[in-house]
Amino acid sequence: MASPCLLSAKQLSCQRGGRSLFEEFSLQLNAGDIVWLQGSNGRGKTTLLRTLAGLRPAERGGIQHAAALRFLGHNNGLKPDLTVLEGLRFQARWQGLADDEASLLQALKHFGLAPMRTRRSAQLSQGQQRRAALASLALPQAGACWLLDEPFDALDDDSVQQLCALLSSHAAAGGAVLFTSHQHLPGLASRQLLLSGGRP
Ligand SMILES: Nc1ncnc2c1ncn2[C@@H]1O[C@H](COP(=O)(O)OP(=O)(O)OP(=O)(O)O)[C@@H](O)[C@H]1O
Repeated sequence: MASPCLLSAKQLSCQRGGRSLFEEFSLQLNAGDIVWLQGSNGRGKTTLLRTLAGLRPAERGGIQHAAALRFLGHNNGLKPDLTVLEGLRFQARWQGLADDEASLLQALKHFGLAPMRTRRSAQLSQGQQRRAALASLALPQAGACWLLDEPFDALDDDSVQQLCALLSSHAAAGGAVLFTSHQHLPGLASRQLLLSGGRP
């Protein structure tokens, strides 16, 4: 039986700064997909993810989704004055995810953050902040479609492995992932997608 389609984009076109970034771009994300969106700097990967997430309008084309969407951008979106635990609870409530203490602690443990749970986000290193932003992905959310912009940025080797394991288990449980990365991550993606053209 075919995997259900979680997100479908048809014939999207986008211009920025008077330049066409993509024309009539189509994409389908099915349950179980982990798709690596590739392209040179400035090609339009972030713009495409933000468009798919509904954070900017598509100039032409249509997007349909049958699942909850999660977007994680370059900017970690952490609240500097909240502790790691408070920030995760805020995210969980914002996204309608489990926000009980046990679930939050489990999610922090996935990224080795439990010992830092009372530390304010502003006091974390870049990589620790990235892990704190990613921790909400470790809260159960079956069948969601994750749109992740450079999620591996600033992560150490262990955290890269932890994130790869999380993305794989999310896809195996019926979710889908579209991510960008300038890092090669052997064996992670089930499919690659190139935003083509020369370097802008
Ligand atoms: N606010 C803006 N106004 C006008 N042009 C913009 C704006 N933000 C980005 N751009 C342009 O849109 C193009 C696409 O940017 P985008 O961030 O989507 O690329 P990207 O593929 O994600 O790049 P990178 O790999 O460097 O992260 C770039 O050429 C950029 O200069």
